[in-house]
Amino acid sequence: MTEIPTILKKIIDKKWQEIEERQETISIKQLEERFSNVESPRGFVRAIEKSIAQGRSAVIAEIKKASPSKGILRESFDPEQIAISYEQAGATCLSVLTDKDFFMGGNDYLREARAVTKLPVIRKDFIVDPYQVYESRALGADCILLIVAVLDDESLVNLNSLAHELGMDVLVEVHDQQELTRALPLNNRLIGINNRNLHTFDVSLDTTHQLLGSLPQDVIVVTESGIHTHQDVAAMRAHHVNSFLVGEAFMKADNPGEKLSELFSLGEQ
Ligand SMILES: O=P(O)(O)OC[C@@H](O)[C@@H](O)c1c[nH]c2ccccc12
Repeated sequence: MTEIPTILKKIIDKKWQEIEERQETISIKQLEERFSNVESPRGFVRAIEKSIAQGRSAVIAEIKKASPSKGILRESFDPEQIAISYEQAGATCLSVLTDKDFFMGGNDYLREARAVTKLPVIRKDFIVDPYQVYESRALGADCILLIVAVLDDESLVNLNSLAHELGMDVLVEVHDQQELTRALPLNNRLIGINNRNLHTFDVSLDTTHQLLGSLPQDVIVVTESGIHTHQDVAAMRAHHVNSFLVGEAFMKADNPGEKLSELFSLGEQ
C-alpha cells in the first residue's frame, strides 16, 4: 500500500472506520445467519464465459451515482430502473457501487438492482477485511472486487479464498505490471485491468494494451474504466479483449441502457 496521502489512502482509512462500526452492529455470525435468506450466487464468471463463447462482448454495466474524481454523475438515480434498462440492452453482469462516503453508493442499491434482474452482480467497494466478504455474501453479491493496490499479499490470498469458500467469484483488479505479478499466482479466471490510476485518477486505455502481453491465455481480461466510444470498444476487441466494465459513459447518458446498446449493439437476449 502507498505511503502517499492520496484520495485512495483517505478512502481506505475511512473504510477501516466503517468496518469497525458495522462490526459493532452486526457480527460475522449474524451475517452468516443471513446467508440462507439470500439466493445462492449467480455465477458471474460463468455468465461472462457464456457471452464470450457466443462471440459477444461481455459488458459489466455499472450503477454509480458519483465518483471522487467526477462528482455527481447522475442526478436522477434509480438503481432498479437502471438495472432493468441494462438487462434489456444485453448487459452480461451488473456492477454496483456500495461505498457511501466517496461514491454515494449503498448496500441497498445492490439488493434492489439484483432483485429486479437475473444478472449476476459484483459488489464494487474497497474490500480490505474478511468482515466485508461475509457482508457481501449476506447482501447477495455474486462477485467481489479485490484491488491489488490496497492489499498486501497475505490479505489478497486470504480474502480471495474466503470469497470462493462462500461461493462468490472474484474480480482481481490491477493497474501495472507489478500488481499483475502479484495477482497471477491466485490463478483466478478473471483479471481486471483498471485503466484509471487510483492514485492520480489519470485514465489511459494503453494500460490494458500494455499489460495484455503478460497475461496467460486462459485468463479472461476485463478492461475497466474510461470506455466511452465505439473506437475504444473496437480497439479492445481487436486485441481479443471482450469483457468491459463501464460506468461513467452510461451514467451520464439520459438513458443508460440505450447508451449501452449504442456502444455495444448487443440487443435483448
Ligand atoms: O466509470 P468508468 O470510467 O467507466 O469506470 C468504471 C469502473 O471501472 C470504475 O468505477 C472502477 C474501477 N475500479 C474501481 C475501484 C473502486 C471504485 C470504482 C472503480
